[in-house]
Amino acid sequence: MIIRKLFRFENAHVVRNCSTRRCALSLHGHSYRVELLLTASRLDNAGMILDFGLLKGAIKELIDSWDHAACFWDRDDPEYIAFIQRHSERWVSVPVNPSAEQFSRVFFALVDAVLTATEFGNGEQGVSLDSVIVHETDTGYAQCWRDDAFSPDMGGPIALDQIVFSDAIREEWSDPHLWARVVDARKHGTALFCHPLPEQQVR
Ligand SMILES: Nc1nc2c(c(=O)[nH]1)N=C([C@H](O)[C@H](O)COP(=O)(O)OP(=O)(O)OP(=O)(O)O)CN2
Repeated sequence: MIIRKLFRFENAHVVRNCSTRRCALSLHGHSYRVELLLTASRLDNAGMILDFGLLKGAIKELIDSWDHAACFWDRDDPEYIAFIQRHSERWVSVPVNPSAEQFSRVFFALVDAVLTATEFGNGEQGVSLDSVIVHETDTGYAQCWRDDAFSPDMGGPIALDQIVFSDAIREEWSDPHLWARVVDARKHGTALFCHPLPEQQVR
């Protein structure tokens, strides 16, 4: 079975080397919608794959980091990067050209890192991220499955430690070191988040 949770944010970018001139050479924005599709073959104590509410902690906070921000490829022209950093306090630097396709790979890697660093305590079993859909417009989206997220033909695994959030974004997090901790947990295979059983259970 698959469950789906939708997140939204507004973000600006330029997608270099793109065939469309408007897209390649002009800063422009999109109202993004990101769908997370999670799969499991068993249900938890509440008859769920995973409580939607549990996706509204670190995962929501990290996806919301893209909201009202400018995103740039870290290999873009240094003058352009410096301009964005000077004039927009919310920015995200990514190690890939920020197309819908690469965004779907970035969000797959990001969400997968949080989920694998989370211990669930309500009988959830074998929950995994099936795919991530990034809608750039009402008419265009990209969907990333696990193979795509790590595919050498698409640039290899996303280097999580090369996703950089500006200070203004990090200051809004419940923990300003949230992303560094997720990256570290991913690297060492350690648990970072824990969702214990609710205190009041219906027996
Ligand atoms: N495969 C992709 N194609 C394009 C991407 C992309 O990420 N992946 N991105 C762009 C631009 O960012 C562009 O702003 C969006 O393109 P498009 O869908 O053509 O946008 P419109 O607003 O013109 O959409 P309509 O609904 O067709 O009016 C370009 N291509």
